[in-house]
Amino acid sequence: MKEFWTTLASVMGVWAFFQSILHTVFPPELRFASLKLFHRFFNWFSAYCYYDITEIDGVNTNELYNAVQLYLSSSASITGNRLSLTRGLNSSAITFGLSNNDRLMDTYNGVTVLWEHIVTQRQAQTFSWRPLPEEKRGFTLRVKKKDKAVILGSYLDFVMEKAGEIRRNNQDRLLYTNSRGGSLDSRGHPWESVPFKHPSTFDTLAMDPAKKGEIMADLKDFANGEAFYQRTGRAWKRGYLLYGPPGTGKSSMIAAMANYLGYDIYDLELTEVHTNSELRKLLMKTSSKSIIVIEDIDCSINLTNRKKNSGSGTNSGARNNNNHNNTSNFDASVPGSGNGGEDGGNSITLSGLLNFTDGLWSCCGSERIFLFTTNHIEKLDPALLRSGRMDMHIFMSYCSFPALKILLKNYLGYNKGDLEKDLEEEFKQVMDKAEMTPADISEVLIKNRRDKERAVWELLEALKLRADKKSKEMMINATDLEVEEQEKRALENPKENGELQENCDKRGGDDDLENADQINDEKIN
Ligand SMILES: Nc1ncnc2c1ncn2[C@@H]1O[C@H](COP(=O)(O)OP(=O)(O)OP(=O)(O)O)[C@@H](O)[C@H]1O
Ligand SMILES: [Mg+2]
Repeated sequence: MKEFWTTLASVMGVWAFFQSILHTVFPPELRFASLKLFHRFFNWFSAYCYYDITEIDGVNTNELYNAVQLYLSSSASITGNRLSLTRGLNSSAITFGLSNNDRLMDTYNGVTVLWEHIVTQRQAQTFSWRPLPEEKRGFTLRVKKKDKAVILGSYLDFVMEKAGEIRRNNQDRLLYTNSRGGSLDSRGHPWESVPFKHPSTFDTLAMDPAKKGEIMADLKDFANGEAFYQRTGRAWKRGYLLYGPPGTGKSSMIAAMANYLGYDIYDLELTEVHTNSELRKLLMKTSSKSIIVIEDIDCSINLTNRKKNSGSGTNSGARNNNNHNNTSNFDASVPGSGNGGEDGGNSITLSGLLNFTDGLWSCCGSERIFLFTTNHIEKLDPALLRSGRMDMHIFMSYCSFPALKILLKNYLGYNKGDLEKDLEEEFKQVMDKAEMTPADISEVLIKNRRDKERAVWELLEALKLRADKKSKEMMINATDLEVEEQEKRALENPKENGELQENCDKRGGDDDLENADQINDEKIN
């Protein structure tokens, strides 16, 4: 035993001596070079090569890491021995994943690879602009050297594609918002997401069936149009502008589109974006197969440009008019005009927005839909409306009779032929005149949904009342217009002044509809 300890001590002594010689005799460069050589030598004889996929790549989240995690979750559920199970807040799907430092074999085109999930504690952070997660996570992929070409050539693309598919099929859509302003989360994301569970579909959407069919066909063509867009040299994106009065289903349409295509929604809050470059960064962080929505676009742009006018002082010259069209026309025709439209870097501009949808940056990523909504299309800048910018303008109108039939079916379970013929005729007669929105009609139907007959009867009454009111309003408006015309003519031609006074007096005495007819008759005579 004594002999053993003596031998061990002498071996240790020799090793320490050798190390001290190595340290003193060889400069550090040489030491590193010899270590590298040793590694090369070792790798030369190894049959494998290794790829590390870390969760955070520099400061950004590595999309490949997320994709691998999802991809493995599908195969892990079948073959893995130890799995970590996660279920996101409000999510209906359970995701399987590899536990920390666990391994999993996968086979692709006859090639077997080994995935290892490695989790280590992150060292105490020195200064950083944003906090990083406490754990350092990553996957290591072990591949046989001879299979390297297959793996790098197509396996990783396959993993990415499969992950996207799994997420779309198994998980809920995601609704992203930029309500945090420009700040990033610990994984470098400017968007916050929640599961998107809006129940609106094209089946529940009340609108003219022909128009609906057209939109659905357009969406399908877009989603299946990769080859077409490639062939024609166009970026794979499409723009829709939804316009119409409040309560006609613009937001419901967005949800229906997302549910139809299985896309995520990025709800872009323009008032939270401070500069054009911030807008670009947000765009860069959107994923493909998504709908980027800007609701009430007229309000957002108006707001920005009003701010611009008030702050631009002497520079405002030609654009000091607060009229929307004048203000936002500013450099709008030059979408690529860089920072020409920036307001000292404090606000986004129309040109920035056009760059967002149209410029070179809009093509980073693919298969994306840009969707703007507005209640006042007439307030929008012509630059936003010109052809090619928003590919399809969709008017969401007041409820028509075909749209009503969809609501009756959805809310009361009425099928074709369930409504009596004369009742149907009555509805047809008042529907267009009443100008009621699907939202208004839904309210009446929901309120009485336990009593179908009452619901229909009450709806018909409401429609008739509204139609009546509308036609009276129209007549009064026509009369007002007529009087205005006469006043104008009288000012231009003072001779007619006496006649005008007479008419005005008549109108002032009694503002009812009979009087309006009288004025019209006088004019005709
Ligand atoms: N076309 C429609 N089909 C079915 N339901 C509709 C339709 N339009 C409106 N509704 C009902 O009315 C409610 C409000 O509709 P929605 O929010 O989609 O209107 P909007 O056009 O986006 O209004 P706003 O311009 O005020 O944003 C919805 O919850 C939906 O139930
Ligand atoms: Mg809306």
